[in-house]
Amino acid sequence: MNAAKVLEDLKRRFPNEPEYHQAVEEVLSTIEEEYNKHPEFDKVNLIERLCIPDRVYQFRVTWMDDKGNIQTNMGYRVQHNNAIGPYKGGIRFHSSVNLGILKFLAFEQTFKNSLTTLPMGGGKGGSDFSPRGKSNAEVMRFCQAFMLELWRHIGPETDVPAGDIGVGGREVGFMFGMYKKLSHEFSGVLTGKGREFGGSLIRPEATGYGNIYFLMEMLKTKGTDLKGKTCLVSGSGNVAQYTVEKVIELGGKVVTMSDSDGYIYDPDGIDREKLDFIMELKNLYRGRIREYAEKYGCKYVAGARPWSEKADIALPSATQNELNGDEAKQLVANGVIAVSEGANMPSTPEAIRVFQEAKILYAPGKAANAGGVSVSGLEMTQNSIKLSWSQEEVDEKLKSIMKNIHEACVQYGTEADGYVNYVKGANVAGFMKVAKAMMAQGIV
Ligand SMILES: NC(=O)C1=CN([C@@H]2O[C@H](COP(=O)(O)OP(=O)(O)OC[C@H]3O[C@@H](n4cnc5c(N)ncnc54)[C@H](OP(=O)(O)O)[C@@H]3O)[C@@H](O)[C@H]2O)C=CC1
Ligand SMILES: O=C(O)CCC(=O)C(=O)O
Repeated sequence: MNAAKVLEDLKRRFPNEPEYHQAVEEVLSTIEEEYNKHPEFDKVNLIERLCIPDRVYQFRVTWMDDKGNIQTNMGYRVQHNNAIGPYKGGIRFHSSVNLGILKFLAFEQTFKNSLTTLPMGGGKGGSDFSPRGKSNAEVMRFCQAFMLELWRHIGPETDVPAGDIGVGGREVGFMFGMYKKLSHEFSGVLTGKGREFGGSLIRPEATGYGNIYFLMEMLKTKGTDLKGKTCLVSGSGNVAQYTVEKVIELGGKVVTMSDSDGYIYDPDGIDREKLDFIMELKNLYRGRIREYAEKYGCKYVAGARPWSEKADIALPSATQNELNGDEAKQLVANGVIAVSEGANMPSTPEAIRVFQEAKILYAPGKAANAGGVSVSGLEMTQNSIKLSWSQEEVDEKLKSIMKNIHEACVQYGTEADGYVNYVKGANVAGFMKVAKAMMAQGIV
């Protein structure tokens, strides 16, 4: 395989999908050497089959708003690869959603799910519908209309969606209700469900907690931990909230959180009580992060991201490409020792280069945020055996999965000078399992 040539060909065939090209380039450039040790892969053009999604569904979603106006959005589901299990991955509702973004997310998901060691393939879906500013009734009608199209393409053994940006427990509940009605069956077709109808304990917490468990493993390699460390967190949604909760529990101090309008900087740290305020603000009232600054009298910076603040650790937990090369340089100059990604692909390629050249600990999202989909996998297991595990049981399994992912990254990513290239480690480990499964299954 010539990675540059494969990428050039994909760019020509699928233009105007920059995030998809970016994600593919990162993976190909790090697996090229390992791939070329296996001439049998190239004989069956494995790489092309791995980069191009198995199929993509694209549909119109029409719904009525509270004023009686008819609204139309686009809906998508990218079924990327099911070599190791049913397609699995979240649904994103955000005005920026387009096919290229969902293709990057589904591609990343395939390697991430492979790393979890659970039997899950990769997929992702969503819509350019934005729940921001919509009433509960509007969100419900939209979710129902979305599922009216999607339901025929998914199933507990086929494709199991979950949440992502703009899709939390409320939206999963509405989509589950509609799927149940249409299919006339009660099954574990979605994860991230409410606990009363098959949801797993710890699923809401899992991505944030898992990121911190991964970070702790990285810090351990340097003989340190979170105690007394100052952290920058971006975002204030599901992943950010539980990241902050775990940092507080393990003795660290979080000084920033953000949303798409700006960030707050609280030098005293966001404590339990302040985090409860944010959870209520964001999950119940669906307010803006600036209201935190108004309540606690701290700094709020509109239209900016938190990376210029001084800290030991950065935990990007909002969205893709939210941390660029200049911001990475600033973080390094300010003494950051570790960056662990809660979001998917939040660091640009330039930022990653800066972190790796500075030889700081840097964990890509597909390894560090794999806790969310891991507990989704555990939710699928509990649904299949019709039992539910305790909080402690799920949390222990999550810890052990994150530890194993860390070990896989170290195994495949340690360089000659001892520096662990977690990007390479995650990509090679994730790739090898999917590749072997594809080889065993023939050309399909
Ligand atoms: N939920 C999960 O289990 C998992 C999520 N992830 C990834 O984590 C990230 C966050 O997801 P999650 O917390 O679930 O989503 P939420 O919708 O709960 O929260 C998203 C947060 O990011 C902010 N945000 C979204 N888009 C932008 C943007 N374009 N610019 C600046 N800020 C933005 C939102 O602000 P605002 O409210 O203003 O839009 C909000 O604070 C995403 O990259 C997602 O793919 C990864 C693994 C699992
Ligand atoms: O829980 C899931 O199935 C998917 C979570 C997700 O979307 C992700 O890992 O990016």
